Amino acid sequence: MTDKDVNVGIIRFPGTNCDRDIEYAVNLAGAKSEYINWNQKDLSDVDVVIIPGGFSYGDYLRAGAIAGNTPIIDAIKEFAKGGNPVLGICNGAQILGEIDLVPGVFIENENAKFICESMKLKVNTTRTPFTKLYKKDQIIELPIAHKEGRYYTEDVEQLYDDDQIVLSFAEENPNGSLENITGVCNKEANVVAVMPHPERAVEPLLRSTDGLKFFEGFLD
Ligand SMILES: NC(=O)CC[C@H](N)C(=O)O
Repeated sequence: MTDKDVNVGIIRFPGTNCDRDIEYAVNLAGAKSEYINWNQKDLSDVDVVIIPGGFSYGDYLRAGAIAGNTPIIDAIKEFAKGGNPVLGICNGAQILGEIDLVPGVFIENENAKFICESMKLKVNTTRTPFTKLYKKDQIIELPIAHKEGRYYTEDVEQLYDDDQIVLSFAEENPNGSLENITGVCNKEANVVAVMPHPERAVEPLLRSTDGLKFFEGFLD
């Protein structure tokens, strides 16, 4: 599948470190991409926004807290409000929780340690632009790498009622996330926040290609 007309805006903050991996995955899937820095305010050239993982502002205060107060954030909120696809991965997911574009937050892992492992995950919903090419309840394998990845929300029932759970741990729950949840979306399903890293599983050399469909889905 190729669609060189789709342009993905990859957001960068000081401390972002998965930006080039996202660029590689997006280009492999067949889309164009450009980097957009934290101090820019214009997303008019892009069709999709991806907020990569990393340690924006050194994870000081809380992971994602400082990034959530930068000039690009208002533009991302407007972009999301327009129904456009937004994906936050790991630190990007933490930022989307901070700015309330998805319900809930990602807090420190139960064991207070940085966990870096390959995990079996269930794709709970396929109604998002990033998961539409998977089968509902499909088991996939993606790496996780975080210290603040424990998902928590006050109203988990609502997530079930509105089909807002995107990914959950299928076997072991490594960080104490509520109900094994490790990916959620907004009600409209255009904004998706996932802790695992699909961009690190896009070709056989990386052990798994299970993540590639995240970047092909929005081209469909
Ligand atoms: N891989 C990442 O994006 C790192 C996530 C994050 N800053 C944490 O340790 O919780």
